[in-house]
Amino acid sequence: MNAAAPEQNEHNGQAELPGSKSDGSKSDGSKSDADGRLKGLAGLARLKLVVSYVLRYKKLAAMALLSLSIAAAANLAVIGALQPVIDKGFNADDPAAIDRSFAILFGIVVILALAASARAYFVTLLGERVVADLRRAAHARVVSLHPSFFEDNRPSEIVSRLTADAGVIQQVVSTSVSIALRNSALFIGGLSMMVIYNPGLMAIITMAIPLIIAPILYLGRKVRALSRSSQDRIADVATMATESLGAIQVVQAFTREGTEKTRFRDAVERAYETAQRRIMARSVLAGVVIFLISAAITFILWQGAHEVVAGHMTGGEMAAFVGYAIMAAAAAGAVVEVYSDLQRAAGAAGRLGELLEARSAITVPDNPIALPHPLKGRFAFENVSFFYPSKPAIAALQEISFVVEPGQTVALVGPSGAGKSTILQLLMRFFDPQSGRVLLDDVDISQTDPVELRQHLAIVPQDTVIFADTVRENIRYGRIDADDAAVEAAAMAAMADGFIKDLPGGYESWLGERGVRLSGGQRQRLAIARAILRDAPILLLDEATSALDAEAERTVQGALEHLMQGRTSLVIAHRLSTVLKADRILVMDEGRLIASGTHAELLASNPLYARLAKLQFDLEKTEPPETGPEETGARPLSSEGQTLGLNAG
Ligand SMILES: Nc1ncnc2c1ncn2[C@@H]1O[C@H](COP(=O)(O)OP(=O)(O)OP(=O)(O)O)[C@@H](O)[C@H]1O
Repeated sequence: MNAAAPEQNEHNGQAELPGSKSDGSKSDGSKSDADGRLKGLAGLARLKLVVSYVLRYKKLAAMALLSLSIAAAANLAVIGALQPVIDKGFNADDPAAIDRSFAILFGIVVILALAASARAYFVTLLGERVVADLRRAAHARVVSLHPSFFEDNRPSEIVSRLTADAGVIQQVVSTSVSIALRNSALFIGGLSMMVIYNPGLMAIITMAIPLIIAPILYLGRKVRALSRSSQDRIADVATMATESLGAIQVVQAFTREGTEKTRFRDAVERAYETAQRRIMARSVLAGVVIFLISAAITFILWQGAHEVVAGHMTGGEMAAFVGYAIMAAAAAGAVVEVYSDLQRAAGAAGRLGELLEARSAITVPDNPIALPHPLKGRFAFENVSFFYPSKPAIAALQEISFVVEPGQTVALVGPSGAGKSTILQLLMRFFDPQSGRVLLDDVDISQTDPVELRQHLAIVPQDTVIFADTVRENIRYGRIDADDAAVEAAAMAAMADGFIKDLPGGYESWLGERGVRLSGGQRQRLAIARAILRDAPILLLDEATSALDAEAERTVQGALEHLMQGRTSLVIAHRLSTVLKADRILVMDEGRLIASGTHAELLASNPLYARLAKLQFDLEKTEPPETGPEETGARPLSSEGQTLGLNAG
């Protein structure tokens, strides 16, 4: 099934998300752009999304804000409390004054510590809560989106939005927002205190501020741009490694280790060179910042010394003034620093927001028609024509009409690309046809709720997906409320019980990543067990093209026959045994249904089918069966290099 393997889809190569590249990149504006490709918008306004989630937790946000304000006020008060300590604290005539001053200072420090600790707790918790909600909401949206969305948008990119982007938001809500608020308060508070202590000196400093800020802002922007491109280069390295390591067998089979090493080395070196430029800019920035700030403080001290000598200020006032100046400068720096974080978070929120806003092309109608209960299991295609959204010029199906009566088994045959998998995709309502109708028990499925529709369908795909879980849970995927006995009964009916019991942990053996590896035939039988457990009236089957050995072939075939009993089945047939047993065979070619009938009828009447079958018979003549006609019948119609469909196509 082509559609089930988006990474092999030619369209996929151009389906890169603009948001996954550097901020400045744009989409290529191709047709599918309009169809549902995510755009990666940025802009601080996108933080609205985060704010709306924060506001869901008003109490937590209020506590965070309160503790933050108290901590900032305590911070300012510490410096204020130092002034009397300096001016009066060192007076030998009044030792009690020393104690009073230090008691006040101590009290403020205790408040500061408590408030800072409460701030860290509430703000971090709020960040975690908001991100957990955002992740859940985005994931809930994504799992119900139409399949072609995942062709336009690579799953890895979606995962990165759910993890990395959500992580950025979490960090920003937990840290940067708190830093921004705290430092804004400290900046405004610090400047206000400086005005109170010495308005004249403050006026001179105000005039000098642009001279300090301008070069820092200019250099800061440069560093940020370089940081971004440095991150992009690192992302390139990661993508390259994932790609080549993920296909390590192909790399080694084609002896391309050398090429991969060179490609990787070049990518790593490009990342290093960008990092080198970033480090240089950052170092220069650090030097400039240290120089400008120290020069400004020295200037204030110099002016302040004159003020003290002239009797306009006490020594303690000058110390407090300088303290507030340092605090305001540091606060301004921190705000500038986190501003870029906020921009980053806005970008991340924009990307996550797009997932939240994505709408499925397969919609539930306002008044969905309920399917009859129990379902008879009759389905029909009525003049169905269909174009994949990514290939709007080529019809994948053209005016297809056929009916499958309840309990019938119908086989679909035809060359590769004829449209067989597409028929199954439309029946599952992964796409809606542009014209014509697909009917289930006389109900147009586009008027039904897709979730209800799919509950009546069981699919055995060509490639069985195994989840990282136990054998038992992998089978239970077919029906989540099935009890253990039902799972084992399904495995037995699928002739999987024997090999499962032979596994080291039996039904509890771990499959998937780092788990037990299963053979192709074993995986198929698990898929069949899943479908048996689902117990749906309609069965969709995509036979595996890979040749199984005679033994596996026989067991899989036996399991399938058990599964098909009493159900309406539509089978993409690759085996002669299937077409021989089918009530009817539909022959497809280039999106059209060109013939329909039994094996014998089609042999006599349809040249394409006769050619497909003749290839198989020729094969049988050159490779006589070892164990009798039953096994011959079970040999795949299309196997590697001798695929009927491929040859005929
Ligand atoms: N997701 C998709 N997006 C765009 N085009 C697709 C998609 N899936 C299939 N097609 C195209 O639709 C046509 C029919 O494909 P389909 O997979 O239905 O053929 P098939 O008969 O099942 O072939 P095979 O036996 O090789 O699986 C082909 O031209 C194919 O390239």
